[in-house]
Amino acid sequence: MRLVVPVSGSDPKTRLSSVLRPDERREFTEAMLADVLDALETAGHSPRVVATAPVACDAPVTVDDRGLDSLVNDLLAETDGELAVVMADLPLLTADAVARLFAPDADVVLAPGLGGGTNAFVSRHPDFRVDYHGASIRDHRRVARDVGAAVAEVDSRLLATDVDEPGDLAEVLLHSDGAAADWLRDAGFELAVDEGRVTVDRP
Ligand SMILES: Nc1nc2c(ncn2[C@@H]2O[C@H](COP(=O)(O)OP(=O)(O)OP(=O)(O)O)[C@@H](O)[C@H]2O)c(=O)[nH]1
Ligand SMILES: C[C@H](OP(=O)(O)O)C(=O)O
Repeated sequence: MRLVVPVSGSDPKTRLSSVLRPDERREFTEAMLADVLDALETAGHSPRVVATAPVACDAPVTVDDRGLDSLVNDLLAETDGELAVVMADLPLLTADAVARLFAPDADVVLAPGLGGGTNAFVSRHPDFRVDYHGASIRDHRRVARDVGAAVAEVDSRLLATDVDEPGDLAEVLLHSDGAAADWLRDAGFELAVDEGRVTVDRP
């Protein structure tokens, strides 16, 4: 089984530009990556990182500037057997959530992300392919159906919570004590709870 974690190391998390400088976005990306790798390795897996530019982490890294769809579809085409792809921006991920991704006996297992993305998948079908971005979970359900794959989905908040927008940072401080949460606290971020609204402040 091949398990790959793709990372945009070049100019990551541009949707966080309003709250993080470019160097901070790279550091935060590496902190989230550390949390993802920790969960995968604790679950007994040996992930490989494929990054568009060098990133610091405790796993083997291949630098490859292919776009996400090209990279993952090439991996699918060349993998004989099971391929899993887990995104690098899932700081709430735990070993138990990882186990749930691999548990279903299906040709394709999809982990939907908040906002309609696809935060992780496992493919055991030779013809499954990806089409990321733009509510990709809908595309991946369709592709799996069109190739006749038996599909399962994992309903997991810990797998579904990817950090894209500034509003997502509150989830990290609310629910994690990992590297990404530590990085945010060290950078001066704190939760701001105002009646029903929970946001983050950086005084
Ligand atoms: N290897 C590789 N990984 C990518 C690429 N684009 C995105 N990723 C990774 O795929 C995951 C989901 O992508 P996004 O949420 O769009 O991440 P991003 O591109 O850093 O964020 P934005 O700049 O805000 O779109 C993240 O873990 C990214 O690091 C790519 O072209 N190549
Ligand atoms: C890669 C992409 O991430 P998003 O832009 O949805 O966070 C997706 O999951 O399709």
